[in-house]
Amino acid sequence: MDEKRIENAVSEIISAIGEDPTREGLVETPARVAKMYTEIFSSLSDEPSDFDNFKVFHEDESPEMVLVQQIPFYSMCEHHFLPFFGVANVAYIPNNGEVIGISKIPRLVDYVAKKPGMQERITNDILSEMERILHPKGVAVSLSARHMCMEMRGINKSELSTYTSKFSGEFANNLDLKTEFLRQTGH
Ligand SMILES: Nc1nc2c(ncn2[C@@H]2O[C@H](COP(=O)(O)OP(=O)(O)OP(=O)(O)O)[C@@H](O)[C@H]2O)c(=O)[nH]1
Ligand SMILES: [Zn+2]
Repeated sequence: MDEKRIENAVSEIISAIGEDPTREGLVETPARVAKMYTEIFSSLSDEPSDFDNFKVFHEDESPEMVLVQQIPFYSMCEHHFLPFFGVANVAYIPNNGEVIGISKIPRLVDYVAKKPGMQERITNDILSEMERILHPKGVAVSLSARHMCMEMRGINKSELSTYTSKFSGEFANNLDLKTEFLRQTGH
C-alpha cells in the first residue's frame, strides 16, 4: 500500500472540505489515516498463500457439525468508504474427519472483511474459502451487520440490521441441518 499517496490525498481532502491541514489537530491526520488504511485494508496486502496452509487435523470421531458463532467483524463499504460491522456465524460438516483449528475461522472472517467490500461478497467469500481450504460436506454462513452509510447519512435510519446467508452441500440439501444452524444462531 502506498502510504505516501494516501497521505497526500487525505491532505487534499482536508483542504477541499475547507479545513486547514496545518492546524495542530489535523497536521498528523493524513499520516494517521494512511496507517489506519494499511490496517483496515490489510488483506489487500496479505498473500492469499497465508490462507492456503491452514493445518488440517484428522479426527476419526469428528462431529456432524462444527459451528463458530458470533464472530465480530468490521469492514468498509466500497460505495461510501464507511464502516459496516456485525457478527458472522460459520459452520461446516467435516469430510472424512478433516477439521481445521477453530481459531482459523475468525481469522478467515477477518481476512475476507479487511478490504473495501459488500456484505453479500463477504458472505460468499467466507463460504468459498471454507470450501477451498477444507472440501467439507457443507458450509453455512450468516452475517448480521449495521451499515454506517445507512445510519449516519443517506436514509439516516439508526440500528438497521442487514442479514445475509449462504448454504452449500448438505446445508443446502438437508433441511434438518439448516434448521439446526438457524436455531443455534438465533434465526
Ligand atoms: N447490496 C448492498 N448494498 C450496499 C452495501 N453497503 C452499502 N450498500 C448500498 O449501496 C448503494 C449505493 O447506491 P447509490 O445509489 O450509488 O449511492 P447513494 O446515492 O449514496 O445511495 P443512498 O445510500 O441511498 O443515498 C446504497 O443503496 C447503499 O445502501 C452492501 O454491503 N450490500
Ligand atoms: Zn455504503
